[in-house]
Amino acid sequence: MLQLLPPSSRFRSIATQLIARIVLLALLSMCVFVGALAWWEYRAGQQNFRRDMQQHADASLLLLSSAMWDIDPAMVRNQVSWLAKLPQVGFVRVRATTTGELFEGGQLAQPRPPAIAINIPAPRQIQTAGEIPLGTLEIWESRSYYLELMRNSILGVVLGYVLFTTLVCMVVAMVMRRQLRDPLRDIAHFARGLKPGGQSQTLVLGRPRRAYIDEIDLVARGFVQLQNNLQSHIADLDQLVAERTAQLEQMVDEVKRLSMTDALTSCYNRRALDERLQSEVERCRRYGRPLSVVFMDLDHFKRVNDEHGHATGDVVLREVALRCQRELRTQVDWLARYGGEEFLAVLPESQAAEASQLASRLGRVIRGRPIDVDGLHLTVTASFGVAQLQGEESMESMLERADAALYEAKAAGRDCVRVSEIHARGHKKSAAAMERPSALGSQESQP
Ligand SMILES: Nc1nc2c(ncn2[C@@H]2O[C@H](COP(=O)(O)OP(=O)(O)OP(=O)(O)O)[C@@H](O)[C@H]2O)c(=O)[nH]1
Repeated sequence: MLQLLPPSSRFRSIATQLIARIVLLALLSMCVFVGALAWWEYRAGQQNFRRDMQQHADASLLLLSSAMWDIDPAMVRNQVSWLAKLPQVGFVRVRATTTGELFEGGQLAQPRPPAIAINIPAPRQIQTAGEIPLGTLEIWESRSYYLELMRNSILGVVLGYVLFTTLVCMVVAMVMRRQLRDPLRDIAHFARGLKPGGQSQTLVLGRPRRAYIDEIDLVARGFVQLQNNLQSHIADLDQLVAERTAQLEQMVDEVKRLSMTDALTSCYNRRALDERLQSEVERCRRYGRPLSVVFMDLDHFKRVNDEHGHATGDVVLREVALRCQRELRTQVDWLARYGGEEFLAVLPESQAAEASQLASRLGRVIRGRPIDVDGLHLTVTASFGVAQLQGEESMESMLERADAALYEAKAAGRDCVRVSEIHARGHKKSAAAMERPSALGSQESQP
């Protein structure tokens, strides 16, 4: 994994680092080169000096030989002085063998052996074998002269080096800036902008057109590829999130539906009833609209279970709920299973009379057609208690009255409808009988 330095780290461009290394390398190589050059120059200077001095000495020997043979010290001194004035010569000494007299010219900084020491023979026409020389000629080189020569040569080399290094560094800096620094900055800027929702930016490298590609182009291509991958990945993610969200919403709806629905009959369950009815009551009270409820309870349902089994009873409950739901106004009325074989129909915008008519209709659809359960044809009936919400009456009070009306319907022989009525004072209830089919031997509705 890429180890990132802390943001507080000092920035140092690659060009600067490269130039620093070039300068260091140039200095090192210059030191080595200058050292070698100095040594070579010194050696060459020495050789040149010996060769030149040998020539000068050879040329001077004739004169010195004559002057010393003629015992002409002035001429010897002249010759010594001439030799000492040569720029390469530091010091010249002529020693007469017989007299021991010294003729010197120039300046000798420190005592050291002469670079050249030659015997001065007698003039050629007088020379005899085995004759001792008239004197010696000693010449010392001028070290300052050679040092200056060396210094000038080294200075030239150093200046050339510095100039060359400076040029190289300038070229490197220019190339690095145009080819590396600026494009890398563009790429870094582009990479910083690669965020969700902001990947539409285009990577433009501010560098001249070329007929070839280099590392920067490869990196740029990599980032563009990364951008494309990010875009498609984010698009996939968006799609996935949308799908998952839709699935989740479906599941939430399903869970909500299941939590509010009775598993057997698909009617609202008791919990949903409590929540929904309370808000229906508040809404109707707020807008002064009527609201009625119908309690429905199957008659002698225990017998169905006892005689045909619980599973058959379940089928009967399901069928009864289905028939009732078909009779209700879609999106307005709704049915809840209150418990066991007891249901509650909630009828917004309905007066007690309309609710009573609906209850009668429900009674008819329940009893009117036998319920087919595995070849069995079961005829069932139900009793109904109707109540309409009154003024400031609470939901519980209304339900109590509907339940009491149902109780009255049961007491009246079942398979009939009773409506709870409120007197002007209090919630004292009485029930009005609405319907009782003769087919089952029950009474007709009574006031
Ligand atoms: N199959 C089935 N039976 C149920 C269910 N819930 C309640 N019951 C039965 O419904 C019957 C209700 O009996 P009772 O309360 O005595 O009422 P009933 O027999 O209908 O008599 P009345 O209401 O007085 O006419 C009981 O036998 C319960 O077991 C259910 O979900 N499925």
